[in-house]
Amino acid sequence: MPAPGRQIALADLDLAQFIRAGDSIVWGQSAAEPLSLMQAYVAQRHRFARTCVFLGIGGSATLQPEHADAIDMTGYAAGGSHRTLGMAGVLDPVPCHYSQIPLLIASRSIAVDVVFVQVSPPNDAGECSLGLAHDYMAAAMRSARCVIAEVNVDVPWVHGATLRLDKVDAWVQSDQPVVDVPAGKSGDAETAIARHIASRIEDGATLQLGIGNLPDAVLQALHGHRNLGLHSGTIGDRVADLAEAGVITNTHKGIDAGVSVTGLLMGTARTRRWAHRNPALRIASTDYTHSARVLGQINKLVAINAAIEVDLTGQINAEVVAGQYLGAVGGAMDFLRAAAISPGGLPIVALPATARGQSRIVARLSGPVSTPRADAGLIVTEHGVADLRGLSLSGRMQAMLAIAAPEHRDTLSASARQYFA
Ligand SMILES: CC(=O)SCCNC(=O)CCNC(=O)[C@H](O)C(C)(C)COP(=O)(O)OP(=O)(O)OC[C@H]1O[C@@H](n2cnc3c(N)ncnc32)[C@H](O)[C@@H]1OP(=O)(O)O
Repeated sequence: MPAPGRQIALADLDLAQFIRAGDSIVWGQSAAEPLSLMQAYVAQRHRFARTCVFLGIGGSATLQPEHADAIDMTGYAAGGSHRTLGMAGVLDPVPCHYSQIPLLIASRSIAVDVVFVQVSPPNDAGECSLGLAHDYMAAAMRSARCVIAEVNVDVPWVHGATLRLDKVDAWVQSDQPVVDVPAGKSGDAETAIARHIASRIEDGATLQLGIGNLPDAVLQALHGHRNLGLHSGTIGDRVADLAEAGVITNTHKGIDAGVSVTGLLMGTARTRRWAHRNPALRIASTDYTHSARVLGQINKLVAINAAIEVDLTGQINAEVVAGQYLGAVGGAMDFLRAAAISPGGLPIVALPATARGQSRIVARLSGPVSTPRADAGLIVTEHGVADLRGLSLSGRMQAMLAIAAPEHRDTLSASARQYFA
């Protein structure tokens, strides 16, 4: 292996110097994807076949289903660009709570041999910032035999974890634009859902935001609020908007006074500009962002996560649509549980009442239970809010029917009698 810390020109990058057959590889998720290293890995994959990857949310379309000819693909999610892998059936998902991933990596229940990490250029002290993703990258780097860094001038220097280039096995300089993740688009349903949720959120609450269009719609509805806090697994442009508008101040959070905390930044240049050297923002590891011990110290924690479908008793599927894996267990339950016991907190799962003409409020789930009904709190559709906390099964069914799309209620009600009589 080359001497530690050596810079390698991309044209000379021979990954067979670092990767062995059978290795398991991890890289930064979403906007933190080190594009040049990924492209080299995919192009050279037959030289060290077979290797295995543990995937997070996809950033670029570099990894494609046909690359399963040399790569075994596992991961905790089929989000972002990795949806195509889930839909093609080449991704073998690992159902686990997001909070568990660092522990699973440390114990090698999830093996990590090689890490590709994208970092900012070094500061005057020679420290690069992990920039757009801390999450489980620190755990992965601790466990790996080999770490290769990709330095990109586009990556902001974000307070939190740092990495010195003399500590990695090799590094490359990339001039490719960082992956952009634009904010989600809101239709009528998302806008109505966002209004319902915003009306329940009190000033001074601390927000956690899940993945998909809905969290972004909610953020847009919060511009009239004051002194909100932010502690989340991921954030993007809409959080940057609220922070710069002075709505997010983190003054009432209970921990990390004045500082927004996240594991990932999934945004565009707008987020990267806001994040760069911003003392009011910190990226943190999953051990911190999703830890029950940490979340238990947050006041008025409002967890806002999306779902594929919810049954009439509150069981939540966030993983599978029509037999295809396109979601995750993710951090939803970590945050829902914490929000349920946070004084003034709200455990929220939101979803449009229909998709492709089908009701997403269902009598029986068509996929797995990602979050059990005992952990369901407020379920929100464009038709209203079903607060399931403390409700009996029959009470839950009534509340859930009231937020289903009106055209599906009779059928659902008949099925409910059949299944739950
Ligand atoms: C890093 C961290 O912070 S972890 C914390 C948060 N993480 C989690 O909660 C993990 C689990 N959650 C997720 O993965 C996502 O939030 C999801 C999958 C539940 C929702 O993601 P979204 O992108 O909002 O999904 P969306 O509602 O658009 O559905 C995806 C597609 O399936 C379709 N679909 C969804 N539900 C159904 C359904 N019940 N029947 C038929 N089709 C459906 C939608 O129409 C859409 O299709 P399209 O892309 O052709 O329009």
